[in-house]
Amino acid sequence: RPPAPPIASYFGTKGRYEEVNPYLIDDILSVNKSWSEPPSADCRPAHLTAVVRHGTRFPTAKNIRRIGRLHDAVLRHARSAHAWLDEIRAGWDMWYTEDMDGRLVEKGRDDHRHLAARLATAFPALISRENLLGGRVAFVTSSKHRCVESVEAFQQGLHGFLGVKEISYRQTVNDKLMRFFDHCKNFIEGVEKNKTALREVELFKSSAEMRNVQKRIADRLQVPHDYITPDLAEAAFFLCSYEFSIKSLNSPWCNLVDEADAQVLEYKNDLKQYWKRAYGHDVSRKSSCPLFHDLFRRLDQVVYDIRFGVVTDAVTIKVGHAETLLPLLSLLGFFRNDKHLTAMNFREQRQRAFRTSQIAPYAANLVFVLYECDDGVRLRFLLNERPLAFPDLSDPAPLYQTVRDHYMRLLNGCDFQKECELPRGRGTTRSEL
Ligand SMILES: O=P(O)(O)O[C@H]1[C@H](OP(=O)(O)O)[C@@H](OP(=O)(O)O)[C@H](O)[C@@H](O)[C@H]1OP(=O)(O)O
Repeated sequence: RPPAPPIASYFGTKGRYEEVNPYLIDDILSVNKSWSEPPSADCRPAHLTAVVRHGTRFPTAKNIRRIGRLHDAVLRHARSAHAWLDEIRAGWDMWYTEDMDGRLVEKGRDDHRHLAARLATAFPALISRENLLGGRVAFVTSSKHRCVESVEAFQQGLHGFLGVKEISYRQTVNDKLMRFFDHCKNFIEGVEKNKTALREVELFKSSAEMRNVQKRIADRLQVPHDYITPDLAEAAFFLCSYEFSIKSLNSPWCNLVDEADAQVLEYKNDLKQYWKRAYGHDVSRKSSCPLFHDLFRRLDQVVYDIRFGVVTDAVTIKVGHAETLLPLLSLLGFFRNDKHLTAMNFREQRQRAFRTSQIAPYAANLVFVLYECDDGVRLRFLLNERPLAFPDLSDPAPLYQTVRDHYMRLLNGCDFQKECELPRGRGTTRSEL
């Protein structure tokens, strides 16, 4: 196995899941059992809901075009005599075509097959043959092919691991739930189509840090500095990430970006995610209200069922996008910084909590597990298979009622119509931290 590029831990939402849990590099099916143990000996798992990002995918058409432009520029103008540049010139073909546009790749199918097997190992009482055959495992997905195909792969993983043949699942495509951002008019108008909403990203593109990255890449290639625009610098970084995540290659393109450059480019991506999908604008988080309410409705129902001794819904797997997970995580208050991420505070934000390389790689997953315990029903949360305490709640598996109390304002509000239907009167507001 070739070594990972030294910058692999900075790829943000284009990162490999194994970078977040490096023990998987040696054994992709390994599970840390202590992370999935019940809160105490008297607790029994009753329900699991997972919200999962699709697996590794091809670049989007926009980024394939940029990669093509970078490749052309290098072939035409690069003068330096590095061996890796000869490798690019002589041995690298532009193999990405626009029709690949964000589609799931084979590694992405494996991401979900393996995740399914690991979750079944971690929660054997819930993700079991019996529950599968009894129709107590359900799936919900975004309509995008990369998500639908991830669900298929997840099911294959379950079938292989549990020794089950074809099953007809309760399975629905639900974009109102998994692509809520497409249905939130205030988000579309106020953030997606609003050029000023991502102003910090634009400002950072012309910052001294980004100019230095461009200059260093140009110097490595020996091309005039103005040939390497911010988009082309980012294309080099993404190309290294895609060659690695799709083909497991430490590609010659990775020589264009060193660790210091990667930290700047990682920050640029975090700025995008922060201002588009997280704390930058209130509406980005609030657009996930339908998913938030759906999650708690289901958990409420299970708690009710536990009281009457019949839990019919053991497992729900919901598959969506980074754009699905990040707003929900932010609505729940995870990874909130004291200060906004801005174009000016790259240095100050070096230790930031909001780091998408750790939070939202391909196949990132939020897992909520309900336990029936002697003192009541408890809820545990895991991000990317690691337990994570709810913000401001120190107990790693608090009573479900405590979690409900904590989110009471959202449970009583978080009204999609109010947050998302035009006109809002105030336009999009930066969130107040
Ligand atoms: O930078 P690209 O074109 O890859 O952006 C994608 C999104 O990828 P991300 O920014 O999260 O790395 C993609 O999210 P995904 O979870 O489905 O991979 C999103 O669906 C897609 O619309 C692209 O967004 P953009 O509007 O073109 O920036």
